[in-house]
Amino acid sequence: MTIHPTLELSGVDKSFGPVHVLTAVDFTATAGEVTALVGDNGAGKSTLVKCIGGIHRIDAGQLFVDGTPQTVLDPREAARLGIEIVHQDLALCDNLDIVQNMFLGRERISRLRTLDENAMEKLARQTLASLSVRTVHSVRQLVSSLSGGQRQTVAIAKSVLWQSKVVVLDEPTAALGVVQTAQVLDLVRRLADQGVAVILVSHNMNDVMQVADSIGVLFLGRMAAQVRRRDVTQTQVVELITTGRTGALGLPEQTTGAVA
Ligand SMILES: Nc1ncnc2c1ncn2[C@@H]1O[C@H](COP(=O)(O)OP(=O)(O)OP(=O)(O)O)[C@@H](O)[C@H]1O
Repeated sequence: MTIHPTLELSGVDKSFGPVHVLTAVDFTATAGEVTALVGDNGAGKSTLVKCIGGIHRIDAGQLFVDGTPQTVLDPREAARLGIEIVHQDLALCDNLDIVQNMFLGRERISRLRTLDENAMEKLARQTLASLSVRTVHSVRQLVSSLSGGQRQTVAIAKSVLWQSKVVVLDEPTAALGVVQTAQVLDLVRRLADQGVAVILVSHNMNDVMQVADSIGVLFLGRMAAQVRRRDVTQTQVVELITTGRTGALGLPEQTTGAVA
């Protein structure tokens, strides 16, 4: 039996008018792993993430989920396929509590046709517990009262609650201090350990080297290489990011796509 990556992009092109932003991009994300997506400012990371999440439509190439080619027309379609993007701004509602945020738009209705608060509260608590989250005291806390790390936790737990297959985390530690960064990285690992294919978009090489299993490096809209983290040093990754040259890794120049 062939085991497919959970998400695979093959030969993806994306232009905005005359501007070629992504060219022939290959990228894979596997269940149970953290796949980092790195690259300098303007390399095309956000554009690639938006293509994965159905915000942009790709011009050419293909996207596969569990080996099946898919056309991701819009974010709703992406969600249906199990793809969840956790954006930097997190899109949480400050005036709602944790349970309300986790179930927003997908509320449970009781047999009496009212909101099934008990069931939602129980599921929210179970989900946080499954991720060993101990930093949140009450699931009835308003999101406005949470720290940056706790907000990130709620956003990640939401993707677990909705059984996402692929979760893209966009700079999850960018606004966090040392302790909260460590907690969120732990959570990222646990998310992968639950069988999710986690894609971590990050500029922080310490985070990437600490938590990633695989690293895809975009350089000027091309995938310079996707490598196993254990096969590379941080210096080599930084060199790939800044030069796009794979020679330093002992790989042929212009290698693209996944390196198993
Ligand atoms: N809607 C758009 N129209 C035209 N050009 C765009 C559009 N969106 C992105 N670009 C261009 O595509 C290139 C890649 O941008 P993108 O935001 O994907 O990079 P990035 O790697 O996420 O950068 P950063 O790390 O700075 O967020 C940039 O040159 C940007 O100006």
